[in-house]
Amino acid sequence: MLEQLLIFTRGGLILWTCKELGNALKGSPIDTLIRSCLLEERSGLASFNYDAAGAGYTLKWTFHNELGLVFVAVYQRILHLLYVDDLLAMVKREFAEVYDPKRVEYSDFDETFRQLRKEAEARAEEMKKAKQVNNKPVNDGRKQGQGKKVGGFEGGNKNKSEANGDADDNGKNRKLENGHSNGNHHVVVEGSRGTVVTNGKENESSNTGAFDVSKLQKRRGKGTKKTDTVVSKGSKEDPKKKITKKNRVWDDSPAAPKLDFTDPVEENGNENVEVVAADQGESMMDKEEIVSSDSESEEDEEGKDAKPDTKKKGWFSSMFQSIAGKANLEKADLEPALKALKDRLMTKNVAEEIAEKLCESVAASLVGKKQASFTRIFSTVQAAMEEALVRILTPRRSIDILRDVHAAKEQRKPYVVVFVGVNGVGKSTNLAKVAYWLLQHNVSVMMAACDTFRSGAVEQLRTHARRLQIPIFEKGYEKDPAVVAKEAIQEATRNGTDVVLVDTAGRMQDNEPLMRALSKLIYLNNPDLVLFVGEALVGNDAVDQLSKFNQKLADLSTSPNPRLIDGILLTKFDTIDDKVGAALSMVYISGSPVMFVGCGQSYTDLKKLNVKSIVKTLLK
Ligand SMILES: Nc1nc2c(ncn2[C@@H]2O[C@H](COP(=O)(O)OP(=O)(O)OP(=O)(O)O)[C@@H](O)[C@H]2O)c(=O)[nH]1
Repeated sequence: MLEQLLIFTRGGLILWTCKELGNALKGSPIDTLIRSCLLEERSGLASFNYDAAGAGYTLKWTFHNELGLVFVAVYQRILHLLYVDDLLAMVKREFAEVYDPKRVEYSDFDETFRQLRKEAEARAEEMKKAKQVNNKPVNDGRKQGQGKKVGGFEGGNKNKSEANGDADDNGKNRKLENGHSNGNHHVVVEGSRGTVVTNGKENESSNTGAFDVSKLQKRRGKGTKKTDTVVSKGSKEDPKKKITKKNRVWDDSPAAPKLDFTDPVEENGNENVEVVAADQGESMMDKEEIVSSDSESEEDEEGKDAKPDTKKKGWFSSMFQSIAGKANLEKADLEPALKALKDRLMTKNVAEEIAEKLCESVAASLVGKKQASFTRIFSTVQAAMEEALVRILTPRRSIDILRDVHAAKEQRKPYVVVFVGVNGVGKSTNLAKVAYWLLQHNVSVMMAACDTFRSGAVEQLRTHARRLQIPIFEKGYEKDPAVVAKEAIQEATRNGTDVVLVDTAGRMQDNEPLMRALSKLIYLNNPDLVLFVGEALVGNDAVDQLSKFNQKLADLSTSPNPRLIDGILLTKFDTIDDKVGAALSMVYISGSPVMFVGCGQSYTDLKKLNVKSIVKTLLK
């Protein structure tokens, strides 16, 4: 089975991987391929075997030079998949059609790939069947790839040349129609009567996959030893190519030294590569200049501020250096990914301003940073964003209320919590939930009815108190809430109640008289916790609410050290599906942690925020 197929740019940005196939590759075959093969100018190999971590993978690849794209297929070596080269060529062709340098997401390619894979598998299957059928009557070693069976060779060559055209078009894009693709399919079937032809075809096209680098390597043009037997077979089948090879002139050409990119020591160790390259035949040579000029222009492009030793490297060396940790990330590299993340955060109800600021911050943390390894930029940005979100949402100080309650108790003081927020967000209801939670922890509680403004508020709280069977301190309406709270705390101190929960009137953040009253209540009573109750439903308004509450508490306080909001109780979490952005917006804007989450209308519907799951949801 195919283990994975990846499409990435020369900059190391993985544009697409097959989700269906999953991400569970053993070890790091792609890293190893790049470091041990492509960076080492061994791209001309037919394939690369990866055996670390007990993997047993074979990797095959092809390049789209003009677009700067690399296509790599990974499969279990034991399976001898026949369709991989075919599939890679088709994927390259189809992906080139949809590729846009500004895009980072290609999930729409999933379906195309599924289709291409089916086609390639079907072709391979037919090829296998045809082979079986043809082998029966013929059963003749000569006909199994000795080159006399013209149809077989025509088919094989035709297929190869199309694969070549496809693989090495360098963006000159010899587009094959869909129908043509099917035609090609028949040619392959006809041309694959013998196993050797099939093998030859397979390996030739895999070399074709690494076409351009092979040509570079061929320019080294020295070795002729063959250790890759399958490739040797392929080369034997086409004597014409050998004739052409004899006419090579590039060994002495002035361009040759320029293209000899590897260290002499390494070159000695790379005989196989040279052999494979030399065996590519004339079609390789035809394109040599294109590759040379490509490589030069690439180097020119990249080499403006490159060091001299970098310039000496080949196209693929410089190409993959960026992946292998030599390239610094630039803002422009990050922008598409940041934009995608910003949009994603906003769809989760994160206030736009916060999403924007977060992206700026993530960009600042990444610009100039080296890519540590072969990593998709989107993943790098997402990982940085994930870290930032976890950092933001993780409380910077202890929010262990029970421990603080016990500490206050030891000082013979009640622990006082004031619930504040705009109208109707669920202050009273969630105050009652907190009371219930404290009761569950054997903490004695008293409610203080300090919403002396809205009619019905005292009765509402009384109902909760009665249900929960806890005392309530109330003085009716039109009393100064700050004074009512003070008296409640005095009462709790007298009778040894552990916690006083102070309900306050809902108020709009711009209502200055009510904000002044709240500031007074807080200043006069110096509560242990000022809890902002906010709805999880809010989007951009979350920022306005919280920033103004804090601003007013600071501006309107008579204290030189005004108390601000200490924590957040996020209500109606049960109604928001995955739009959990308010949690982030509120924490970001206030710097205060989410201490409780209300997720229903019963007393038990109070939870702690799970930072990991919120972050996961935000980035999903
Ligand atoms: N679904 C859901 N509804 C909630 C939640 N918390 C509160 N509510 C509902 O929200 C409505 C308003 O709740 P209240 O507790 O009266 O809100 P308040 O903030 O005290 O209201 P004011 O005193 O007018 O400011 C009620 O119908 C509650 O049942 C919650 O977590 N989930």
